[in-house]
Amino acid sequence: MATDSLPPQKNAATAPEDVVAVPASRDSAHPLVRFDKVVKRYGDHVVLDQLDFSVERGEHVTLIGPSGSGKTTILRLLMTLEKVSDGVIRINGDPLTHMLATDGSLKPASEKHLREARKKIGMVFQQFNLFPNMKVLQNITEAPVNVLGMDRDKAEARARELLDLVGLSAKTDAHPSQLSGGQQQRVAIARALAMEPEILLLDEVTSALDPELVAGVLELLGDIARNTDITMLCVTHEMNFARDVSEKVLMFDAGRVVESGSPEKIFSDPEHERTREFLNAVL
Ligand SMILES: Nc1ncnc2c1ncn2[C@@H]1O[C@H](COP(=O)(O)OP(=O)(O)OP(=O)(O)O)[C@@H](O)[C@H]1O
Repeated sequence: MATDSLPPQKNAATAPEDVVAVPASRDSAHPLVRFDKVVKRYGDHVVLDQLDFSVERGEHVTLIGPSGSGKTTILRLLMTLEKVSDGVIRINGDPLTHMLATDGSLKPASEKHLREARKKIGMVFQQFNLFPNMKVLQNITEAPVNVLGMDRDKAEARARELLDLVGLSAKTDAHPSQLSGGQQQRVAIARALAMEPEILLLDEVTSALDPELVAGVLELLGDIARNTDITMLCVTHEMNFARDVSEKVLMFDAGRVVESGSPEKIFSDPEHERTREFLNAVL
């Protein structure tokens, strides 16, 4: 696999010139992601309940927990597809959904602020969400050209590298409907990487795939985790993937983290009764 085209590289000194370096905004004084007493309500239903957690730069974190415990909501808040009801999410110390007012207080973010924030974050969804009317290459170049303002030739060259990386060089001119589910998910991964995000959000990315296609997609994501500095937050029911790829597992229940630790600790010696019940049900 051509991992030399992965963004951003663990060892930037040996990265090819066309690989975009680690963004200048990175600031090691803050965790990359911080949820600070985040509340999310839908009507009276409290989905996230004063949620606190943080993710360090370069960490690969798996979110586990029963259905309805709020895992996807966390990713959607990070993607700014939803707004917090209370509390603050910070990226590199900067409020994601709020802006600092001149008097030091926080006010809701403008659309421009949200657009800038979104550029740092890529997401891969369960259902691929490719643009059906666009060929594979255009699916990947669309956002870099139109959101980042990247030169089209450069975006296409980069898209071809990424298609090589995900093993789909032969499908550049295909439409999504001509691809298998696994191939579509590889294109979606390439599309997310094309934005050179600092954070990659993965929401049950293998759940919609036929069983025989799951291993290939997980192997690709494992390569990306091992060979890049991208921070990953991953919601998955694939516990082997969580074990292989993540350094930290967060166990959620009722909108809170009930337990966190290394995969070895959580899977072999969970402390919390809810974690034990959940793992007994899924393992
Ligand atoms: N747009 C919405 N309107 C109302 N309730 C919602 C909405 N989106 C999510 N919810 C509720 O929020 C709760 C958390 O949903 P979420 O999808 O985050 O859970 P999850 O842990 O990802 O579950 P699963 O593992 O089944 O995907 C659920 O009870 C869900 O019904």
